[in-house]
Amino acid sequence: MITTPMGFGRGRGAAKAKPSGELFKNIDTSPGAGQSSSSNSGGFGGSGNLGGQSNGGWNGASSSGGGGGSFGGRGGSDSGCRICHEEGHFARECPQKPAGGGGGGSGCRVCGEEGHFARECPSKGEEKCFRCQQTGHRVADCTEPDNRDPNAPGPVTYVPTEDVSENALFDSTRLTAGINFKKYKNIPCKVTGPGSELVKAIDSFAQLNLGDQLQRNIARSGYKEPTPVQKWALPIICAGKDIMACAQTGSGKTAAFVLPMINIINNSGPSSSEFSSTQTPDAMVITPTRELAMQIHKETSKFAFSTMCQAQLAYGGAAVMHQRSCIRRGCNIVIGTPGRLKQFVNDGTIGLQNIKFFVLDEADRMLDMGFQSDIDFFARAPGMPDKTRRQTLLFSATFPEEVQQIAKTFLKDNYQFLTVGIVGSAQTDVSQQVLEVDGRSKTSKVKEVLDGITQQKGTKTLIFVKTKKQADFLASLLSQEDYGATSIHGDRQQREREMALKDFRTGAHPILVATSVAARGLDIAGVTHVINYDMPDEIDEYVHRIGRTGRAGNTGTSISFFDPAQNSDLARGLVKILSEAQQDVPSWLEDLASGSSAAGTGGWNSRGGRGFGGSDMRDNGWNNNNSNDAGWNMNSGPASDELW
Ligand SMILES: Nc1ncnc2c1ncn2[C@@H]1O[C@H](COP(=O)(O)OP(=O)(O)OP(=O)(O)O)[C@@H](O)[C@H]1O
Repeated sequence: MITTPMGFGRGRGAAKAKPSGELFKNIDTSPGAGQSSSSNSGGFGGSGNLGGQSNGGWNGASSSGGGGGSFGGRGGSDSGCRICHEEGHFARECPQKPAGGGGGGSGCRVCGEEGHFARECPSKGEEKCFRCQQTGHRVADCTEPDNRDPNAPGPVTYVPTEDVSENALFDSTRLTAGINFKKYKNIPCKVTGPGSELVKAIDSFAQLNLGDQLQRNIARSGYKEPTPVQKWALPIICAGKDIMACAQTGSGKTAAFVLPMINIINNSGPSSSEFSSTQTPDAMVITPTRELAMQIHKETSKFAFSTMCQAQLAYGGAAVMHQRSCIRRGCNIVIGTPGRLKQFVNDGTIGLQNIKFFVLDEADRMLDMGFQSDIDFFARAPGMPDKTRRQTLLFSATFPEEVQQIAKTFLKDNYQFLTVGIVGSAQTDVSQQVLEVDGRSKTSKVKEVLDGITQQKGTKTLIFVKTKKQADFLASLLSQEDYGATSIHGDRQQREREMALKDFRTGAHPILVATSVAARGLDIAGVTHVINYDMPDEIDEYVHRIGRTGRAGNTGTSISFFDPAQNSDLARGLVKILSEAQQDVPSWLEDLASGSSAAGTGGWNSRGGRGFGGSDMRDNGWNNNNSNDAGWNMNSGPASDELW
């Protein structure tokens, strides 16, 4: 069994960097001590093992501490129900449970979810028997045989404690523009597509007539002037056009699509009414990960603060009922991951008939093989306006041509292709180092590198590994050696994922070991270093990973362990990315790149056109009449008030 760092961190309430390793050393990791296990990540009753091992789902429902502890805490070898001491069920299902709940769990007695009492439950009056799921009786009176699979995962009951208060939204610990922010002005931009010659960039947010409250919220967010992607994308979207926008990581793409949506929704009057069982939002934003959905939700709620526009969330791993009741309170912009969004469309919680904006953040990821069928689902879902009757907005730092081909089918023919800098290139504010490290030396090397990093004060390091197991393993190992580490990956419960991220954000754990789940979009203040312990399979993924540092004009460092035996396919792509960002290219890597066959090049031949992300595939020559070259020609005149 691999002991996850979350087990000790949460169970003891530890929140210190180095000392957490101390705690880890002292904790009793024997079965029954209540730590979580990497293989024990199912939902309620997921492991079916009640014998004192932590079951995350159970803890999730019964202890605000999460992780380990609470189940084991009720008595080591006692594997039965806490109330009647019989095996085979949990306390909350116990036939002997006194009426009125109080079983000790923090979940509601009616629906089992956290975050409210039974008297406030939206499902009150529809109480279902836990065994047969019929209303009108309780499990104690059920006459049906108990055919439930004891190993089946139970319902997700976790209700995240997202703080969207005014103070939290305009949090002073947020990421602020860094010393190189002003340099953004020099980044060349280009718009292509029919009518693009008419697009005029804005110089200030005020030029957009965004309305007083939205303007105030922008100012309170510390945005003094728009970034290049905002300068060009905002007028394009406000003019009603579809867009495919490619700009470097950390360059402000979120506000580029969120601000015009809020403005247009506020101006036209939101379509969805409060307290309706089916909400018909004006906008749907789809992201590849839950944490990114939450982040965009927070950003949207911040900009929409005190306006008519309300944003709601829909992502997996958190209680359905909770999200549904939030959505029913009013939802103009729904932000989420494909699975839960689909569920809400299918069960009628969300109707798509009023969608004006269909947004894919990390669009190249959303349109690759993994998610494409989900996106197809939404585009063809009953009621969804076809592409000529909605605006489709696609944003990413990378846009391979093959993805553009697919994207085209979702966009109007006259969509605008916006590129900021070289398409698909890395952020130049990240100093990139590539070290030749073979597989066996990685562990000692990472400690050596971390020793150097942690000598500096206030660092935060994100370490990427290939597998979920490895993430747990490395985080545990580092914790044991007094590096304050935690982990995030797809096998962790949502509560644990969010806690790991929170601990990393606050610096309680200054090292986060992650799979690629954390590669895209996450905007965490103060990430100084990214380590690629394992290289990603794709060069585009490398660009996104290292982009977790060096954001909004701040500087950062990436250190990549390149194992020639494993990663030679990436050599040419990496050399290109390093060169484009004016970074030193190690001679051994250059040799490897020039020697590697043209066929097996992850990211070289697979990317057509100019630059790795490809150019606008409608315009590989970069010189047709439908292009607005203002950005490439730095002497071109300033933007006028005229948006179109
Ligand atoms: N005009 C601005 N002025 C100051 N800060 C800004 C501005 N626009 C965005 N930011 C800040 O820059 C950071 C990065 O923005 P954002 O997360 O939108 O980047 P992104 O381009 O979407 O990155 P990624 O490609 O990694 O998803 C955020 O902290 C955001 O608040």
